[in-house]
Amino acid sequence: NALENSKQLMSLLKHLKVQEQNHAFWDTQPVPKLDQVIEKNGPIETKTLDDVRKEPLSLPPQFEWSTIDVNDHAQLMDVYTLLNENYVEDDDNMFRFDYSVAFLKWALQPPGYLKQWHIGVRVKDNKKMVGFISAIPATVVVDKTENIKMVEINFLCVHKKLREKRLAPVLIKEITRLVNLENIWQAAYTAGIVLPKPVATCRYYHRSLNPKKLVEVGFSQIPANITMSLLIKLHKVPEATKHAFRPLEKKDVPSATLLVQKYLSKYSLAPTFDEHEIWHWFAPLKNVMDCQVLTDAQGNVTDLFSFYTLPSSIINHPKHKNLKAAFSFYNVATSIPVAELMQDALTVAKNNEFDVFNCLDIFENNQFIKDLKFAPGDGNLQYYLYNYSTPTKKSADIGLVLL
Ligand SMILES: CCCCCCCCCCCCCC(=O)SCCNC(=O)CCNC(=O)[C@H](O)C(C)(C)COP(=O)(O)OP(=O)(O)OC[C@H]1O[C@@H](n2cnc3c(N)ncnc32)[C@H](O)[C@@H]1OP(=O)(O)O
Ligand SMILES: CNCCCN(C)c1ncc(F)c(N2CC(C(=O)NCc3cnc4ccccn34)C2)n1
Repeated sequence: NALENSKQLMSLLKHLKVQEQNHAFWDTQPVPKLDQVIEKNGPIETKTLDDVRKEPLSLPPQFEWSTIDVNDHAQLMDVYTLLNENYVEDDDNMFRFDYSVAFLKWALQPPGYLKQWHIGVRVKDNKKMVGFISAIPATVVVDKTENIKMVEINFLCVHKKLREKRLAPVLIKEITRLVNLENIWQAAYTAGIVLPKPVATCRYYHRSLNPKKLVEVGFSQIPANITMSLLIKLHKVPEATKHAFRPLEKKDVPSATLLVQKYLSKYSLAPTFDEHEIWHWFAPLKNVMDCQVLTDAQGNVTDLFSFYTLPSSIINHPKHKNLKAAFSFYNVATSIPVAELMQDALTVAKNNEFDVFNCLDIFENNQFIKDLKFAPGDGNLQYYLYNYSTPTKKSADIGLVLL
């Protein structure tokens, strides 16, 4: 048990290292400390509009703030290019997310969006975009009781050449200021890194749909002593769905809204969606959003699956330039088992040329992850709330998906 002891020692040291970290920026923010134990729910600080700075945070002299109008194609292209070249990569720098232009427009313009919450940083001389952060409005329910008007923060990005110059805290403080000016004091966000203080730590799972390509690009390894042809056979999915799924239509929105609302109310961290939001987030949109439903004899939606399209650039690969990934969004099964719902989602994804289908271990996803041959990924996704204390949640308590 020497091995056991050393393992325990290693995990203790890791834990201490995390505790030891000093967060020069985050320790000044209304978020719980990493070693804080939280008993009850509530805002961490309360401020009024009088406390909010009226003028923008100051940037280093060579940069300027630039509110991005995502209806202006040139400005939207600037955001696309900044993220395509500088956004999230895996730990081995083999892949980088390639959120599409259509995806970004969809993600940034839900009902009630504000264009002043799409914040860019440009170099004064040549107007090159070197930084971005966004907020969109959302109502989030915490522990099934508190309905909180919040924002969801996403697409924080600083150009690779300007990293570790403390620009991120300036972007975060500026978006906080502009959200506070609208009398909103809480936010939800996710990240692949540990910060003060995760509400939940979730894991990614991947279901190979094109195992040959995934092995070729290094996304997955071929397991020892099995051949590629056997690997392909093991990952075959039915060519047709088992159930009569069809794309969501506008006429489905009233019943789909009731179905999704009822389902999400079971979770300890979940959004509420009104009919406008349901149509925005779930309306099928090519290369962005797939959503299919089953209905009963009265035409009411009884089952729904949805996934979003998030390709990754494959960095410096001779043969493959992109990985086409589907990310599970919101899924509700009431007339069929959830494993059959998701099996049909895999079939639709495979038929649409996706290479991999990703999901987190949130919702009741653990009920199908094994049976449908998902494999655990190397990435964790940490969920956070800004200016709101709540006891840590298990992944299965989470009912919120950020893009
Ligand atoms: C009420 C309204 C409130 C609204 C705001 C709510 C909060 C929103 C919070 C944002 C939610 C974003 C959600 C998403 O979009 S998650 C995706 C984030 N984007 C990427 O990972 C893309 C690639 N990376 C980059 O572009 C840069 O590395 C970024 C911009 C991420 C950091 O730039 P850089 O590497 O050049 O570092 P720095 O010297 O400027 O700054 C260092 C400080 O920044 C802290 N840091 C590093 N990464 C993150 C991160 N992902 N969330 C929060 N904080 C982060 C770090 O702990 C340190 O603080 P402290 O440890 O010393 O204290
Ligand atoms: C704020 N928004 C959070 C969502 C951003 N999302 C989707 C994200 N944040 C951190 C991750 F760890 C992650 N993972 C999906 C899993 C995965 O697919 N890993 C292999 C891989 C393929 N391509 C890439 C690109 C970047 C990172 C890993 N990649 C890990 N996803």
